[in-house]
Amino acid sequence: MAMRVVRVALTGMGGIGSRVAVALLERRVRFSQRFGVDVRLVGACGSASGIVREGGLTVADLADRGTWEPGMVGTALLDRADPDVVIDAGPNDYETGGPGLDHLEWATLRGVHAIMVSKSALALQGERLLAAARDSGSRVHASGASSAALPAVDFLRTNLAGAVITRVEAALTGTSSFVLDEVVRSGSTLDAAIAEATARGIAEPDPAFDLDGRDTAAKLVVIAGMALGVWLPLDGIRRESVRSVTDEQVLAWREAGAKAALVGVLDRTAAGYEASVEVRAYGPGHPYAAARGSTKALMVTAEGFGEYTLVGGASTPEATVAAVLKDVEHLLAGL
Ligand SMILES: NC(=O)C1=CN([C@@H]2O[C@H](COP(=O)(O)OP(=O)(O)OC[C@H]3O[C@@H](n4cnc5c(N)ncnc54)[C@H](OP(=O)(O)O)[C@@H]3O)[C@@H](O)[C@H]2O)C=CC1
Ligand SMILES: N[C@@H](CC=O)C(=O)O
Repeated sequence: MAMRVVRVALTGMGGIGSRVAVALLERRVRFSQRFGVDVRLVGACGSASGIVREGGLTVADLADRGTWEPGMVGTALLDRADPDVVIDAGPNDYETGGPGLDHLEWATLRGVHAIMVSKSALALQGERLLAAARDSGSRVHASGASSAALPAVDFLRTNLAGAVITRVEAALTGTSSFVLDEVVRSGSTLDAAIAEATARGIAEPDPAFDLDGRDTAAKLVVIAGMALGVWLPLDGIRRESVRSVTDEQVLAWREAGAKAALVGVLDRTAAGYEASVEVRAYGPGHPYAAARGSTKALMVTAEGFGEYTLVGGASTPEATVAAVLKDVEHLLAGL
């Protein structure tokens, strides 16, 4: 009997998208053995051109952008590729939602499943888009959009299903953790640390989004929305910046052996959930204190369950790809 074909289209072929594309091709044998499906990457596009191949793209197709069709992007690419799953790894735009908004809308109106790596569509319009997904039967996974290799949504939604979450405090932006670590522990300048985060492929195209808490706030919105069903207005989240840290604070944290991080905080109050982004320092003895570089952390308090600290999921392009593939596996397991 022929295997069921699962058609995948990938929008956004930059540092993350191009790696995801290759990783999907490399996992095809595993997908067929584990899930009994033939996963084909049938379409891919960047900002200006795209390619659709009914039988599935090859590594050579991905590498040779000269063969891609100009203008074959966005919903035109999706219409032509007719995918069962859309993976969006395009840019963020916190005013418009970015191209990912059109792509997620296209998917959720058609019962097509989606895996979001970009954040701004869900951060701005997540409630509406997930309602559309529920109506059409499309499933949306967003590890990449929420904290990548730190499995925040999965942990809250699956492992703590049904729990009343009273507090979440989470270092969700690897770049901010990395920069603070470099400045506090290694004595780097802020500019040198930012340049290194960019060179490692983890900073946003404009690192201000990492440093000034926009990235953390967006991830917090996606986590609260997808795991707790609470959609917070992104612009209502008070944000502190890594750039507000003083030399005195740096010295004090260094002497105390503390780990500084920009964290998203979600507190359950009588009036509902309150969210903020704050710079915090964790002294020796705290489970997060020994973490280095872009390592993230999720601290959760849940009624009945107690407290958890999950440390890991350092931001690297490879870790983000691994998180996207996890989402693919979750989708395939449920097909
Ligand atoms: N880097 C990381 O560690 C992580 C990144 N993310 C998120 O993943 C996304 C991609 O990040 P990254 O790969 O690093 O960024 P890049 O800037 O390397 O890649 C962005 C890609 O999006 C493409 N693009 C721009 N506009 C469109 C459009 N309208 N339609 C389709 N594609 C478009 C660009 O195309 P072109 O090539 O033509 O310029 C480019 O290839 C971002 O949203 C980021 O926040 C999430 C988790 C971790
Ligand atoms: N800029 C982000 C990348 C992924 O979301 C980070 O530093 O974690």
